[in-house]
Amino acid sequence: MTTIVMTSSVNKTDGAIKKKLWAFIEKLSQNDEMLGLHIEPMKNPRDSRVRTGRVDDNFRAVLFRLEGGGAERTYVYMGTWPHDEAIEIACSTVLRINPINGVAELIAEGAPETLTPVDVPASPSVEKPALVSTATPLLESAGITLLDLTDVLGMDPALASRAMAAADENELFGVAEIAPTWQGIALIDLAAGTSVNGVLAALDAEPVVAPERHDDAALIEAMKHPAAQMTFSFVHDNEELRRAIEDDNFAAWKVFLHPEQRRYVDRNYNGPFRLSGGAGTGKTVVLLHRARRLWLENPDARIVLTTFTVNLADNLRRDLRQLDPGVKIAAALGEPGVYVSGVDSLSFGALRENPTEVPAATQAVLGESRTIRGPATSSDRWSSARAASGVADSPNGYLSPTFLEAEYEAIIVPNTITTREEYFTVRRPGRGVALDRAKRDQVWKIVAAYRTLLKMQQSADFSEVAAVAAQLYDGGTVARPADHVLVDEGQDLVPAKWRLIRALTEPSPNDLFIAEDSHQRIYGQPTILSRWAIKIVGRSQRLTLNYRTTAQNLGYAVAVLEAGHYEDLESEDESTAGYRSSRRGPVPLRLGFATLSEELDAVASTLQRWSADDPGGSIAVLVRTNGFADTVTRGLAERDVKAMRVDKGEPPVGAVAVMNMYRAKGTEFSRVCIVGASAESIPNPTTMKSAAAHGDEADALLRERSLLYVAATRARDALMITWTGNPSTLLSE
Ligand SMILES: Nc1ncnc2c1ncn2[C@@H]1O[C@H](COP(=O)(O)OP(=O)(O)OP(=O)(O)O)[C@@H](O)[C@H]1O
Repeated sequence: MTTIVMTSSVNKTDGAIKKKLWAFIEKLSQNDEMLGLHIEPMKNPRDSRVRTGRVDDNFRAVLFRLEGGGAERTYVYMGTWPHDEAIEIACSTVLRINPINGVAELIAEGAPETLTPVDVPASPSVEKPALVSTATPLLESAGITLLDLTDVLGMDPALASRAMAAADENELFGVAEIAPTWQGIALIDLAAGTSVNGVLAALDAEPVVAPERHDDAALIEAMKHPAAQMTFSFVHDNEELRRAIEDDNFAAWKVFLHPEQRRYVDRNYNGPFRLSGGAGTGKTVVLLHRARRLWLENPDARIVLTTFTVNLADNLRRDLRQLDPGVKIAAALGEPGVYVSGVDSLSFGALRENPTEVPAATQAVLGESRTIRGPATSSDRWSSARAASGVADSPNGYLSPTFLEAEYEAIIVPNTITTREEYFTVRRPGRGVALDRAKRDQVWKIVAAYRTLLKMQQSADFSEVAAVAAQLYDGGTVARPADHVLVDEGQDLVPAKWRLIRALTEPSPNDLFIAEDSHQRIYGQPTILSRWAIKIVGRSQRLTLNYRTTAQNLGYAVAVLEAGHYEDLESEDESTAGYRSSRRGPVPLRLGFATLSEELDAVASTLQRWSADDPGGSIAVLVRTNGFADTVTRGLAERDVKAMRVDKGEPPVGAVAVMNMYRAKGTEFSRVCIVGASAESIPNPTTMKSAAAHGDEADALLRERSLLYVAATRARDALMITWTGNPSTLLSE
């Protein structure tokens, strides 16, 4: 048997070649001396370890053969190319240990000017940086020297010289794009203002082998360095190998993690851990890998992977299967394996599984025994409760349905307030409007009527169900169903759901791992985890390198947040400092029109062009409200655009998905058009009016900013924003 190492330089091959390639690699993994493989050395190669192998008459695989590191031989598979190209690549590429930092790397050797990309394809649109410039180049003006790049970080000297000559961020990005992976990432970090020491720390730059070693065993070790794992991945079994070769969805996120991402996948924590990070920084990717890692370490472990909605949970399940079909997806909560579920399904599941315990739990949480057959979803339930309570009708202020619902979710349910007296004395941190005893008395009358109403309907709202489920486990009669709980989109969970999350598992190492981005909180009120017995105490970190959104789109999206003041789940200021992107693209298009008809004409023609330019790409139109989504879907259909309104379920393949910005949470598309971003629509006037009536205006405005931020960060490549009349004041210039 031989060990195969995949590299991020592996190129895509078409269907027919893929089959032959798999046959080739499979044979190679069994015995590299098998007939027909034709593993051959090159004449005058830069690296004597290089070999080519025969995939078919026309195509050759480029490989590096390593002895040592155990009894087995190791092959590093670089990619497959037409014969002559493969020979050229094989002869010019070196697999080496970086002499400064001990990271294994693939370098295409040549004169400095001809340094070519090995594992990051150069973009044809990137202009070469000017080698001579009159202004002080970017890195120099940040106090960084050539020696910092070469002798401290270990960058290739030719690349470092070009980086030092880059006049601005744009030129430096151009250099980063042609650099081997870790060097490119280091340049992006430096461009974003990270210090040289900061870059070393981010790359986990401690050598794992002495950099001066050249032997094969050392190379094998150096490929396991965290920074090298952005380029090299050891394949563990045949099934993994087959997926890597044959799977069209084989994507970098499944294999080549950033050292910071890998750290959060692999490290053990003594209690709850919080991973924050901007949109597209790979929080979900870390969760998926971490769930897999925990399962591989202990297949009997009961792992819960949960998120805000059923749609998002479906995506997590799909992606976990793609990451590793071998991971056992548990069929029920409490079974070994990874149980993937939306939080609300977890709550209802807990009640369904333990029917005899529910009366006592509802008694403890709601002050009355209640049968719960389903969720209370009627949108006028708080108005009905007020009407039934006899409290004077007032649609605004602290008696408005919006205020009452928020008060109930934020204070009454999670604190298990069951009597008027308890409500008179409970602390209400973070609630905008102060309530004296008389006002609390009125609110409580409506709450009592609300509880009676839902009891009659044999239903409960989602907060109530979460609190009852938490009580089942906390009450001591039902065993906690999980060993590890991983949470995505944590910023949007209301307090009762945090109580449930906490209750699912006993406090223990690796009990809770929470991914969140407070800049993307588009529902509910801000909350603080420690209030719900989730003690992070120093166990929180941030991801800042964006893998989804181009630098241009990211800059635009982040500017929308700038005028807002955000706090994270530990009540600390949340900033966008250090946010940067590994990708570049066109500047977002912003277009205003005199009429909606003109706006839709322009949007339709852009969508048609996008579809023609990139038939395989996904496109979304994102709008502020459901009503407007219907209008736009009709308008686009009238203009011959195949557009589909998406609410529940998967976005369509081959049609433009039209969705409201809330539904866009957690999704991504090749191209996105935000339509109807006018001053009249964003911030949404109805939302703002109702918020203003009960002192929630500032937070409502933050959520409106966050909605735009979520929408603008869904685009991988192109982003367009249109409006009729005046643009939204929240949009950046
Ligand atoms: N190491 C990586 N290499 C390549 N692509 C990556 C890597 N990490 C993440 N990605 C890609 O970046 C995109 C964003 O990742 P992910 O959805 O995990 O980010 P997120 O932080 O959860 O985003 P959001 O908060 O917007 O939901 C995805 O397309 C993912 O495949």
